[in-house]
Amino acid sequence: MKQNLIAGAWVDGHDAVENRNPADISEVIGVYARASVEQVDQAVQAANGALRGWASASPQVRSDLLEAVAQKLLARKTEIGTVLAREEGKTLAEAIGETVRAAQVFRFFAGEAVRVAGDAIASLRTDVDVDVVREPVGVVGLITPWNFPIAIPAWKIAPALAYGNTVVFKPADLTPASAHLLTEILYEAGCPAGVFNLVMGQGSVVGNAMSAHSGINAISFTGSVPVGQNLAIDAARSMKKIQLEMGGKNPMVVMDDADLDIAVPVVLNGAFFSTGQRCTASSRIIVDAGIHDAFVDRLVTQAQALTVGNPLDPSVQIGPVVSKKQLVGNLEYVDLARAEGAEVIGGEHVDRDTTGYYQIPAVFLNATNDMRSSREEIFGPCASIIKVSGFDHALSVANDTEFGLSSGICTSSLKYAREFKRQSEAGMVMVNLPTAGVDYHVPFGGCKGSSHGSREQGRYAAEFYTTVKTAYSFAG
Ligand SMILES: NC(=O)C1=CN([C@@H]2O[C@H](COP(=O)(O)OP(=O)(O)OC[C@H]3O[C@@H](n4cnc5c(N)ncnc54)[C@H](OP(=O)(O)O)[C@@H]3O)[C@@H](O)[C@H]2O)C=CC1
Ligand SMILES: O=C(O)CCC(=O)C(=O)O
Repeated sequence: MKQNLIAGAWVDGHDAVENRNPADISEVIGVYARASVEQVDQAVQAANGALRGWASASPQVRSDLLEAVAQKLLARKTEIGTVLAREEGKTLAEAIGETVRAAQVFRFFAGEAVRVAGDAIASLRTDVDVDVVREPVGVVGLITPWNFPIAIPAWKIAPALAYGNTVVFKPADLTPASAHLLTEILYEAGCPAGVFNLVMGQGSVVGNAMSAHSGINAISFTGSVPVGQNLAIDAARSMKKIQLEMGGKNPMVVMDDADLDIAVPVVLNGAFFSTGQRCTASSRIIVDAGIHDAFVDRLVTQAQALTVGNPLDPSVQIGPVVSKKQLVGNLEYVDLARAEGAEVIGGEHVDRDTTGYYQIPAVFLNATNDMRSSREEIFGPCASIIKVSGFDHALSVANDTEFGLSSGICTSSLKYAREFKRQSEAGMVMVNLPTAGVDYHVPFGGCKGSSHGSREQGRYAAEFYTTVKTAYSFAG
């Protein structure tokens, strides 16, 4: 059984879970310990005990650790990517790419660790100096989802450690293997005892205990809106710093003047790659009337040609849905879209050589933006096609959502592109590019109901993982 890491020691849990391959549900990838509430408390105490030493360690020590993790991830990218593909279901190419991305994140923050800067600001009083410095927030709790089981942990763990915080990390119960491999690498790279603690298990037990714990100073979470909202309420009660990355119902506008050779692949990628299980997925395709029929013809043909199957097969483009629960939810949305009046192409559950949670990509034609299937996040390979007339109509439909994570436009007009970048109510805006698949060194996050708190990734991550101290000294 794979164990948790608490205070530098590998320990069993109070329970364990079988990690199964969604492409072949008879295959058990491994058995993973689930931590108890008491073990969460032990992890928090260990993180508190290690905080002073890590916060005051040389930035070079922190940088070296993160660089060593990056190197080990790169050296093992195929092995780790294969495990990731087996536990989550994304294709091997995507899974290896995600592992490389995790390594790049660690390398980026290895650099940032030695670049922590402050300000020396002139005081209003002569003979007084004012220094503004950034310090660690303290013990940070990291709660992550199953859809990017190594990249999302990486982009929370790396900045947390770079800026001198200590960590209690809870990965998704569905995908503990990638998180465990990352923990093994941190351990082998010499991360000091207590600086990084892994507590695997269910959100209702482990996540909840972290949320309620007074020894945790900040929580960074990626996942669903209801869980994020509850974490924010708990954080307000216990005065924790909080960062939430949640859902999306991301629009991709296709204007009359779009190049279909660009627009169709952009939509296929954004809507269906990673089986649509990305918070940045394009789930509302808003198409200008003049190009609508030509676009739909090509999109449907190419969506139907996507190869759905075992993610370890190099010819496969779309792997299975992550779990039975997620598949059942997706199929309910397919039925709902049909009942709401959309013409549904694809969307059915299919069998392959193995028994897995395979679903054919679904296109909901003649959808309207007021349908529930166009308003609620599905988190599967499903895209609604909404016909509009002109740019202003497209923009208003794109913004008519409670979410605001990412958005996109396909157009050959500089005017439309510029106006969309300015007026789109989203944290990330793409022109002639998929709404999903972002760079690792620039800010990531949204507005409206998608995100809460400061941005993740790139140098902007310092906002969450540090706190500011203003120091005055009389030099007279
Ligand atoms: N924005 C994004 O990137 C993601 C969005 N989602 C959305 O959420 C939907 C449901 O997915 P799901 O995985 O269930 O998302 P959740 O929000 O339930 O899970 C995200 C993480 O939060 C944990 N968690 C669950 N309950 C609590 C709690 N009470 N306190 C603290 N932590 C908790 C989960 O643990 P556990 O391991 O037990 O689930 C997991 O580690 C998806 O269909 C999708 O719409 C999902 C994943 C990523
Ligand atoms: O689109 C991406 O590159 C990242 C998506 C993501 O972080 C998510 O789905 O949770």
